Amino acid sequence: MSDLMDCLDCNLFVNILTSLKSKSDLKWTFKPLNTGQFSLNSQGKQLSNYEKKKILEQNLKLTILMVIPINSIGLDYATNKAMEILEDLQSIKKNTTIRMMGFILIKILKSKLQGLYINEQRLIMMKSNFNKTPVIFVPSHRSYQDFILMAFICFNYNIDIPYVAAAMDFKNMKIMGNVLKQCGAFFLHRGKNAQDIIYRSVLYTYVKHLITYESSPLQFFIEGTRSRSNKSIHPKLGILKCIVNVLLKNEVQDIIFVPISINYDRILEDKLFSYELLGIPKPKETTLGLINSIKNMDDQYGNIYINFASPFSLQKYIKDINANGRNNENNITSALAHEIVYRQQHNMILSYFNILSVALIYNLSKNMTEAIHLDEIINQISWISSLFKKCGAQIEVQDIDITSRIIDTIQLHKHFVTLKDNIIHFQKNYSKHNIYPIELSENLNFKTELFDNAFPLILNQLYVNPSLHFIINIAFIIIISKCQIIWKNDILDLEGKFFLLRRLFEYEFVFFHGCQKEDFKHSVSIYLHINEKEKELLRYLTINPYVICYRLIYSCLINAPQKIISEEFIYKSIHMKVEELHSHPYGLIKDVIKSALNGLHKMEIIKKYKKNDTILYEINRTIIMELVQIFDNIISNRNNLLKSNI
Ligand SMILES: CCCCCCCCCCCCCCCC(=O)SCCNC(=O)CCNC(=O)[C@H](O)C(C)(C)COP(=O)(O)OP(=O)(O)OC[C@H]1O[C@@H](n2cnc3c(N)ncnc32)[C@H](O)[C@@H]1OP(=O)(O)O
Ligand SMILES: O=C(CO)COP(=O)(O)O
Repeated sequence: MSDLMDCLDCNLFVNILTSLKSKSDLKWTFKPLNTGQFSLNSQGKQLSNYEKKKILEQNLKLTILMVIPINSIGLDYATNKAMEILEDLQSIKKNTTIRMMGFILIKILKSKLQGLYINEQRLIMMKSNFNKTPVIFVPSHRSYQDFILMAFICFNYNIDIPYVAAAMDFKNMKIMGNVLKQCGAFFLHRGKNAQDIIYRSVLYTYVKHLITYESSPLQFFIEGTRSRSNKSIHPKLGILKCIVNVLLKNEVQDIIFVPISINYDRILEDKLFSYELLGIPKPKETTLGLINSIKNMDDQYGNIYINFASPFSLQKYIKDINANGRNNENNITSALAHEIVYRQQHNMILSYFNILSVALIYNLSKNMTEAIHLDEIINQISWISSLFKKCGAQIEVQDIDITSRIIDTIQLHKHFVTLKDNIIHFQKNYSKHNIYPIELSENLNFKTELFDNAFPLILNQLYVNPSLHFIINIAFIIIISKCQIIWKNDILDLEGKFFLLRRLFEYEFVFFHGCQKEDFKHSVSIYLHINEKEKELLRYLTINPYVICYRLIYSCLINAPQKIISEEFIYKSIHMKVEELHSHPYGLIKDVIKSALNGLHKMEIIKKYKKNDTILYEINRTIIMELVQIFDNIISNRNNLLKSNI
């Protein structure tokens, strides 16, 4: 699927902080906001805020009239309810608030970041081409910083800061809720509250209004939440459906999508994400909490890489998909969503810290060592980087001294990697008080010692994970190439084995089915050009933790006492097994277990029910037993080395 990936020269990325560091923050904050081409909306009109408000209210009334069946609830009641929802939901941008936030932000970014790299030429070129076609920014979501940085960059390049679909959690924050609303946020319900027909009508009408009557770009996070694992999450389709509908109903001629990939040397929330992955709940969002976290920020967060992918036209996308005969609205939305995520994955610029994390895993798995000489690591980073590039990855700015970059990035992560006398140490043992607030330990479902050992590995895995999207298909070929796999009485050929693994891991790595045949061919061609050492590394990255954890999950399912078991029971039995076998701590993570179960459910190997508030699964033991045998075969096939404890 190389035509979906952009050819990029990482040296064309510009650190926008370099020029900002020599300029006055006040001047930057109060610069004229001349957003030029964005002043007209897609109707070619410039309307006052009052006129726009009236149009929006009028359109909402018309929508309600269409969706509320006569003789059901009263029309007046429905219209009033819709107006209330709109009042709650909509953004009311204010330039003074945007400037005030901009001033605070530039101070923080300049003091905490070394570099904010973007492909400036692409952005400038894109800006000059936006004209009157509505633009949708779709960034990956790995941190709260994502939306802050997007607003910052737009402000810096005189692009109207986007309207952003935000979760209700933010609206309920004192003061900050309003501040965000004035900086472009509009608030969404998720879950049960999002199902109401009146609410959905309001959301559709508002999204349509933003696309047709506002000149600012619209932005939403298709993953619907920050990815705690730093890998892509399966896309959420609600907002995208609204956008696709606007075009299908001919409300506009075209809509331009811009997938955006954001990667961090250090994620602001990395420790919190590791707690959450291990079962400690996310603290409630409050304004005080926000102020405290800004106060408690560490000194440095290194570099951030933001890659704007090539914009593409929705009109053309739908035309192409129709030509392939997949022309129903749901199919279009789902294919589009997966393609956007695919573009985000494959346009992610890897940092040298991602490569270092991979090297650390390699040393822990292969040599079972936590201490490595700096020269040795630099040597490994060099061949690992070449391997990743061969697999299509782009690695940060190239003409730099890699040794000093690695030393700098280690400084950012000294809570789990340190450098002393030229030896890099992976901190496998951590004292408890460094890891999590003591009062949270009561939320743990397993012994704290297990948590303490798991924590640094989970944290390191966060930085390995973005690189996996580049190599996972090739790694699948490596681990299955020499195994015989019999599935449902058929001996599978290489392609069949590859597709089977893709389906089982579909929720773990978010594959784009539209390109599975191309992915297979492309991966085989790369496989033929990599050497044994490289294959060995890719095997380590896949078997441990993923194949081993999935195998453990499957074996817990077949050993369950009944055919129908609750989700909670599954979590508990897997935790106990991880504890007993000292296996990889990824098995402790609910998200991993859920992904494995979702894969089985989609393949109709297990059934899922909801009884009261309990989720139940009905297990097909015979088929899962086959999977356990397949995975045993994969693990033991030239992979004996991998049965380590990590
Ligand atoms: C210099 C300047 C400095 C300034 C500096 C500050 C800048 C300050 C900016 C602040 C900015 C904050 C930004 C925060 C960032 C986040 O908060 S990200 C989180 C919130 N955003 C999102 O979630 C966006 C993407 N999510 C979606 O699209 C979701 O579908 C929705 C609409 C939220 C609903 O989610 P849900 O309730 O979890 O349900 P979901 O499983 O998605 O839907 C169930 C089914 O209903 C369908 N559905 C759901 N809703 C709809 C709908 N409305 N219509 C039709 N179908 C629907 C779905 O498609 C799905 O169908 P299937 O796929 O099963 O066929
Ligand atoms: O996506 C969000 C914030 O940006 C909503 O919060 P969570 O990531 O905690 O779900």
